[in-house]
Amino acid sequence: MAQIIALSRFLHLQHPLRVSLASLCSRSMSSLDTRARAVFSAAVEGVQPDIVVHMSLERHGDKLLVGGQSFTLTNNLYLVGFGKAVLGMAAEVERIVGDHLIKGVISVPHGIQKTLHNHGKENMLLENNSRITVMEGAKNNLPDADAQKSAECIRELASGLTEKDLLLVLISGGGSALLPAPAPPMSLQEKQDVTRKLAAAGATIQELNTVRRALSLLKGGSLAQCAKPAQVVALILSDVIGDPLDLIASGPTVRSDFKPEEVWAILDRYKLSYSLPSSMNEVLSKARPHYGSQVQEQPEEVQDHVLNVVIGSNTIALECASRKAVELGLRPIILSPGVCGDVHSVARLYGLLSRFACFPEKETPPELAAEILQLGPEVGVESWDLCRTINMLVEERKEDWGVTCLLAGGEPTVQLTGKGRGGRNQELALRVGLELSSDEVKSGAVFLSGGTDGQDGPTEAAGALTDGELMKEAMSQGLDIDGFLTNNDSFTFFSQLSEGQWLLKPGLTGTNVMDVHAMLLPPSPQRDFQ
Ligand SMILES: Nc1ncnc2c1ncn2[C@@H]1O[C@H](COP(=O)(O)OP(=O)(O)OP(=O)(O)O)[C@@H](O)[C@H]1O
Ligand SMILES: O=C(O)[C@H](O)CO
Repeated sequence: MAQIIALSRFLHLQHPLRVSLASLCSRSMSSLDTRARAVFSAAVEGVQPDIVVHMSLERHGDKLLVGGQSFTLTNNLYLVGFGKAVLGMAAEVERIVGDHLIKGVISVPHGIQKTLHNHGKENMLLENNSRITVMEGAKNNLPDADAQKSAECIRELASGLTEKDLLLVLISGGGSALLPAPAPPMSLQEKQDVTRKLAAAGATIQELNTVRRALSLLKGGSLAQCAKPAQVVALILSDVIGDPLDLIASGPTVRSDFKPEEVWAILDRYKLSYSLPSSMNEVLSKARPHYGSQVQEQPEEVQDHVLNVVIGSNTIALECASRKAVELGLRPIILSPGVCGDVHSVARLYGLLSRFACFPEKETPPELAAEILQLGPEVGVESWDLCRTINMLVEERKEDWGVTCLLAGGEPTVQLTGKGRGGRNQELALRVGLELSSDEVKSGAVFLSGGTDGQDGPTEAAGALTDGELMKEAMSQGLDIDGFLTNNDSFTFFSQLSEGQWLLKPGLTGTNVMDVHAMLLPPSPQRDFQ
C-alpha cells in the first residue's frame, strides 16, 4: 500500500483541482454515444478476416512474402484452416494466391455460410469454383462427429505433403472445437465430457487448452509435425489474452512440451481426477505416439519448417479504434488489451477511472489512485499501464484536450448465478452504469463494452452502452437493476430499457479478437489547476 501511495505521488496526483459541480452535470450524450459506437465499429473493421489476411500476405509474381520471409510458389500450395473466422481468411487467401492453390480443407462452425450470406458478407464466402472444401461442424461450439471428420480430412491432407509443398494453416478462435482428433484409445465422447466438465468447473482457456493439447493427435504442434517435410506457414487471428501461440486453438502448429503432471494438476484443481475415463489415463501415461523418440532427442529441430504469424489480435483492434477516435476529435488512451478477471472488479476499475478523471473535491484523494493500482493484478492490467493511463488522464485534463477515449480489451468473466439471458459485455456495461450512476458528481462518461464477434453470450447483441443516468432511467421505467443482475439477465434488461436503444447490435461480424471496451470522458473545462 505504501508503495502504491508513493507511486501516486510520483505521478503528480496532488494537484489541487477545483471542480464546478454545475458544469459537470451537462452531458452531450447522443454525440458521445454515436462516437463510442463508431470507435467500436472501427475496432471490428480493422480485424476483419479478409483485411488482416490482405495486410499480411504480399504477392510479387511467384513470390509470397509473409512474416518477413519469402516463399516460392510453383503450384505447390495447400491450405487447411479451423476456427470461427477462417472462412473469410480462406476467401482472401484464394483471391491472392488461388492460382497456385492445389487443394484446401477448412473446418468452420455449423451454419456459418448461410449466416454470412444472410448478413450480406459475400466477401467472406468462397467462389463456386473454389479449390477449398468447406466442412461445417461443432454445433454450439462443441466438438462433434462432423468436426472430427473435418479434422481427419485436414490430417490426411497434411500427411500427404512433400518437401516441395507449402501448407498455409489458417487459425482463429473456436479452432479447438473444430479440430477434434482424440488420441486413441480415447473416444470423441470421452474427450468432449472432459472438456465440458472442465469448462463448467470454471477452468481458464489456458487450463482447458493445456488439457486438450495433451489428448489430441493434432494439437500442441502435431499438425505441423504431420505436414513435415513441407513448409508450414500459420496465419493466426488471436482470441486469447497475450496472444500465446501454443494456446490459441490449442496450438496445432506450435510445438509444446507434453507434461502429464501439468495436466493432472489441472484435473486435480477442478476435482476431476477421479471421475475420468480409463482411456484418459492411458493417453496421459504414454508419450504421444506421433512424437517419436527422435523428436524428443532433438527438440530444437522439430519446428524449423514452421512459421507462425499473428495477423490479427485485440491489440490491433484497439489501435484501429484509437485511430478512429482521433478522426472523431477524441483523445485516445489505450489502457490494455489484457483486461480479464471477474466482471465486478472490472466494472469497479472503470468506475474508479471515471471518478479519477472527474473528481469532485479540491484534490484527488491519493486513495483513489491507490485503489486503481491495487485492482491491477485482479483485472490483468500491469501497474505500468495503469500509471501511464492515470498520468495521461491528468495531462489531458490539465491541458484541456477535449473528450478522452479510454480504450481497452480482453475477456472478463461472469460467475453465473441466475438463469437469465445475457453476456459478459452487457453485464459489464450494466455494472459500469451502476458505478457511474452512484457517483455524486457525474463525469458525463459514456461506456461501451462489446464482443468483436458480434455475439455476447447466447444473445443477439454484441454488448451495450451505458452512462451515469442509467439508474434514474431504469427506475423511471420500473426496472429493478439488482433483480436483473442477480438473475444474469442483462440482455432482457437492456432490451426493455428505453426500447433497447442502449444495446449494441452490429450483427455477426465474422471475426473474433475478444472484447473491446471504450469509455468516453467529456472535458470539464471549469476545472482550475493551480
Ligand atoms: N446470462 C448470462 N449473463 C452473463 N454472462 C453470460 C450469460 N450466459 C453466458 N454468459 C457468459 O458468456 C460467455 C460465453 O459467451 P460467448 O459465446 O460470447 O463466448 P466467448 O468466450 O466469446 O466464445 P468465443 O471465444 O468462442 O467467441 C461465458 O463466459 C459465460 O459466462
Ligand atoms: O479455440 C480455442 O481454443 C479458443 O477459442 C482459444 O483460441
